[in-house]
Formats: sequence, C-alpha cells, structure tokens
Amino acid sequence: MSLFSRKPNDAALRAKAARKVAERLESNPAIRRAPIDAAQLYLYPGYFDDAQCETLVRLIDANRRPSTLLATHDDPEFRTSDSCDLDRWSPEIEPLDNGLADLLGIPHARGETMQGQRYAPGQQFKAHCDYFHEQQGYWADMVNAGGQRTWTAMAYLNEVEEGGATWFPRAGFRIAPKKGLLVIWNNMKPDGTGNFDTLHEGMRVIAGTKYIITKWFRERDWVRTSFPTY
Ligand SMILES: O=C(O)CCC(=O)C(=O)O
Ligand SMILES: [Fe+2]
Repeated sequence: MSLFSRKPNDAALRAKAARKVAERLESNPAIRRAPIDAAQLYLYPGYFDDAQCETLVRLIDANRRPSTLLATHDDPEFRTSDSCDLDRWSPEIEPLDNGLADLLGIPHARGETMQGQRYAPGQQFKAHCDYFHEQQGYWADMVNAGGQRTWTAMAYLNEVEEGGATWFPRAGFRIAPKKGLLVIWNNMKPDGTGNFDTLHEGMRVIAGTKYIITKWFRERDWVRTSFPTY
C-alpha cells in the first residue's frame, strides 16, 4: 500500500477536527483560553442567561436520578451526584443543545444526550477523564457507537455557597462555579490521543447545591446503545 492510499487513522482525524474547533472558539471574542498549556481549555462567562439556567435547574430537579459510572468502581463515594437526561427534542432543550454544538462547530449528531447534574452538600465526582480508555473492555462497543469522546462542554447553572469547584489537578487549574459560565475542553492531546492532563474532579460541595449541565461530543455520530455511558 502506498503512503498516499493509506487512510488517516482516527487520532489524525480527531487532531484535524480539533484544530477547526479550536480555531472557531479562539475567533469568538466572548471566549478566552485558560492560561494552561497541558490542556486546551476555554471559558465563556455568562454563556447561559439567568432564564436559561433556571429552566435547566427546574428540569434537573424534576427528572434527576442517582448518577452512574461507565466502568464499575470499588469506591461508593466516587460519584455521588444525581443526573438527568435532557431531551434534545423537547422545545426547551433543543435550542440550547443545538446552540452548544454550533458554538463548537461540531455536527449536532455527534453530541450525546445533554446531562444535567445536581450535587447536594457532601456530594462529589472524584478525579476522572471524560474520554474512553481504549484498552478497556467497553471500548469495542464504543467504536460502533460514535467512538471516542473528544470535547466536553460543561456549564454551571447557579452559584454554590461553598465548595463544588472543578479541579484539574494535573493541569493545575481550578474553576469555581459561576452561574452561566461555560467551560469547554478538548479531551485529546494535539495528536488526537487521550490527554491524561484533562483529569478533573467535581469537588465536594460544602454548602448549597450545585447544578451543572455536561455535553459530550464524539468523534463520529453518536449512536445510543444498550451500554450506558453516563
Ligand atoms: O461537577 C463538575 O465540576 C465536573 C463534572 C464532570 O466532570 C462531568 O460531568 O464529567
Ligand atoms: Fe468529567
């Protein structure tokens, strides 16, 4: 096989797609890149307005259930929040869901179902990466269901009295919850392979309640399988 007929591998395709997303985010004057080199992380203060935040909080409260994990974990304290699927075809969610995909310039079909999360005092989501570990048994199922999780968009929907920061211990960056603030990061390195420096933690809420939404994007169109990923 000649060099020219070889298909680019998945990592090369991810890397190319990520450059387009980064260019789009960097050309948006409302967005700034976080001052870290270890990961590509962006901040958009006030992305959701108060009314949008309140709608999302209401829907999370109405539909929440205990959060689950992709891989089984020995630590029952690993993720103790509640989660909620936010239906992309409901009239309240559709514009918000499509808006996020358009902001990043990623086709809507690549986005997983938007997740709402609620943390009461004492609840947390310990350090993890959002991308899939390609050596794990679940990866074979993921390959046919949209492949790797490439970008994460996460927004805070309220002010938290104390605690609840999102901490990237390897990258050395911590974000305090702020109503409407959207955080976007690339889970991959510039070469399109998983970036362990995106390891992050939803720190324990000390006082108040923390509400967020998380939207994960896949490298290809996402297909819902019987294998839960959130
Ligand atoms: O709650 C947080 O600050 C982080 C949430 C998170 O990491 C996730 O939803 O994947
Ligand atoms: Fe995460």
